[in-house]
Amino acid sequence: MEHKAVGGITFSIPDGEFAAIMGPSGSGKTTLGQLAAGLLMPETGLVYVDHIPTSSRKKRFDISNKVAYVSQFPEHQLFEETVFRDIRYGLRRKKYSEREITAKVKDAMECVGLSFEAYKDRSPFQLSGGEQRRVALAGAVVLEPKILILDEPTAGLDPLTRGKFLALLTVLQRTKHMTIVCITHHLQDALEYADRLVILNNGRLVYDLKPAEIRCALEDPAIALSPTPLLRFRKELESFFPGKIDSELVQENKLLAFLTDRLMRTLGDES
Ligand SMILES: Nc1ncnc2c1ncn2[C@@H]1O[C@H](COP(=O)(O)OP(=O)(O)OP(=O)(O)O)[C@@H](O)[C@H]1O
Repeated sequence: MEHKAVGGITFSIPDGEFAAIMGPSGSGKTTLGQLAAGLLMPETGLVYVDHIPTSSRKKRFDISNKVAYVSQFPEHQLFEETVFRDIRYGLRRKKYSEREITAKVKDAMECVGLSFEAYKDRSPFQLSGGEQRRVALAGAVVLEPKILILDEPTAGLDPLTRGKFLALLTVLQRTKHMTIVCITHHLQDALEYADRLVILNNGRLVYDLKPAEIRCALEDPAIALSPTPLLRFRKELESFFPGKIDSELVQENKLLAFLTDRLMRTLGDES
């Protein structure tokens, strides 16, 4: 029987947006990411990257200059003997001097929090999973793509490194105006960092919403999204402050600011 990984999906991501692609295992996230990167061709329909159809053979080089893809298994993307050589690999077709290449690799490494001196001569195969992810990301960032597509970039990272990595993506989005497409299973990460959540189920796009609109997806039994501790806490708060919990309060810092404000007012009333 023919199996379609994804189908009937129509959507676009504007320049400079951070979109999180979510959905249960096997729902088609990786397939969608690879279609968007031009690594897979759709059997039917069209995928455009910056107005260029990925099916255009003539423009394949242009597309590869615009998009960088970091796979779910960064260790599969690393193959050179040293971190430096691995990161500079994508620059080989560009006409940069050795000095320019070194400066760009150094910038990219620092951008992902890897010290140039400490890591440049190390073998990528002797690094931890988190370090390998950062090397793969530096290899993508060094190309200065307009669009960065990452497949579960924080899988296997400890919470601190995960937070730093996602914060780094938002820095790239803001400072370099990069469009970020991040496939993730972490709902709270998506709520914290993404501008928009695209949720797939069984190869179909079932929700395309802003973080503040997450409630309707959570209430849908057809998709397996479980509320995060923060969202459960928010629900509890709604019973204490009926009608006062803004739908925007899905990020930790906003919720804490709300609680601090309430606490200060209560303390003010008591004194
Ligand atoms: N090369 C392939 N050949 C045949 N079927 C495939 C292939 N790659 C993926 N599939 C199928 O397509 C569907 C979507 O797979 P995909 O890897 O896109 O899912 P996913 O949402 O990224 O899953 P996960 O969260 O587990 O990584 C799955 O049912 C999978 O078995």
